[in-house]
Amino acid sequence: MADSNLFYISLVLLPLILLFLLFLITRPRPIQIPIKKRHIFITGGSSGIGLALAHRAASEGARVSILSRSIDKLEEAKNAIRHSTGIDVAIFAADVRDFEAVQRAVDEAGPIDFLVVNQGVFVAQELEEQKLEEVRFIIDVNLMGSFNMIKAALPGMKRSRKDRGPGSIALMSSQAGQVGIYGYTAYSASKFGLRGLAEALQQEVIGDNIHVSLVFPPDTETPGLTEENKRKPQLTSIIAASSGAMKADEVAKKALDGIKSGSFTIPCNSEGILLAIATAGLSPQRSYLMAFVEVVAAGILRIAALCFQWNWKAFGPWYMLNWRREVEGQVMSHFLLSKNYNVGRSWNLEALGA
Ligand SMILES: NC(=O)C1=CN([C@@H]2O[C@H](COP(=O)(O)OP(=O)(O)OC[C@H]3O[C@@H](n4cnc5c(N)ncnc54)[C@H](OP(=O)(O)O)[C@@H]3O)[C@@H](O)[C@H]2O)C=CC1
Ligand SMILES: CCCCCCCCCCCCCCCC(=O)[C@@H](N)CO
Repeated sequence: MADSNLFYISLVLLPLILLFLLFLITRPRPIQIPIKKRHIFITGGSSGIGLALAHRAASEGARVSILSRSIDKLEEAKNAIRHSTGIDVAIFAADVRDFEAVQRAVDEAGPIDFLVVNQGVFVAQELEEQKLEEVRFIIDVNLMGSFNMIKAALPGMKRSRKDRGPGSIALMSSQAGQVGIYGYTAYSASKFGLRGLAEALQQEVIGDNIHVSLVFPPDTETPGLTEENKRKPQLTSIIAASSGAMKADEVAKKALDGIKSGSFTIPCNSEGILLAIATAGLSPQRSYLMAFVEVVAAGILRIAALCFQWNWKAFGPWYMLNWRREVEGQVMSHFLLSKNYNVGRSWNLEALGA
């Protein structure tokens, strides 16, 4: 009797002790970064997620600047935001790959409180098919472009912190920046790169009261996604679909809320929360409640992650049998394809060379 009482007491007590311990050790502490009347500078703000963010920030009373290449798209975005909010945003035409152009835009825009590095290009293709030129383009825009942007904005952001309170640098990653996905060698590499940049940068700028965030959206309905879908390996689409799709405005809302609360990791949907917990690694965590979930769920999610390897079939025996074998005139490329589209269940062993 006494034994079972002890059991039940410790069942409650142990989690409470863990919770209290995590409350003591999680750093940095929670904050709120006010956005009203403050300056938010959004790259890739003329389309998709960036445009939705610009809309939201404007309607929450921020001063908004957007930067991208095409002046026509910028003008269009400016008009759309004026139409729906009555507010004028500042527009800057520059390619993030051109440091001088970016620096000029930043200087002209004035002190930045929130920098959202959101521009991005994505072309899904197997590495073997993809031209190196395209790989370089993706890395240049998504990763080097982000360095250019941050290098140009950081000195001014640091200088103005004393007068203007906490600041934020947010980077738009992707769930493909938490887990490598078939067809995304270049894209995933560029987005994983942002994570290393963000983790290191957070340590360098926390003393200046600048808070770094990484946003991890799933597939999001944007002009960019429509374009990407025109030539996307079927497998890439199938795997991405396991995390569903969101609207640009839903992602913008999650992103802005996360940025304002100084969250380092910002997931956007429920699969994203699982991914964030499974890949928490050594990233900062302000919330002791989330830290608790991370600690408690780590083992179970590792098992789930290992099961995903089977599903994505990268290493199972199905892979050995099916991978790119000519089967009854079709190229059998993937277990997922055979499962979802019901091809190749009855393959011809002769064709497999058995
Ligand atoms: N849509 C999705 O499924 C997902 C998107 N993401 C990420 O979200 C971000 C935004 O994506 P999304 O809204 O879909 O993209 P869109 O293609 O709809 O918009 C991209 C924006 O970036 C700008 N841009 C592109 N290249 C450059 C450049 N070299 N210099 C400056 N600006 C540039 C574009 O304007 P212009 O062409 O005129 O330069 C445009 O404003 C990207 O980083 C993307 O990787 C993450 C997960 C999912
Ligand atoms: C252990 C728990 C696992 C939880 C489920 C994992 C599901 C992973 C799906 C990843 C989807 C990646 C979409 C990238 C979208 C994107 O960035 C492109 N559209 C280009 O913009």
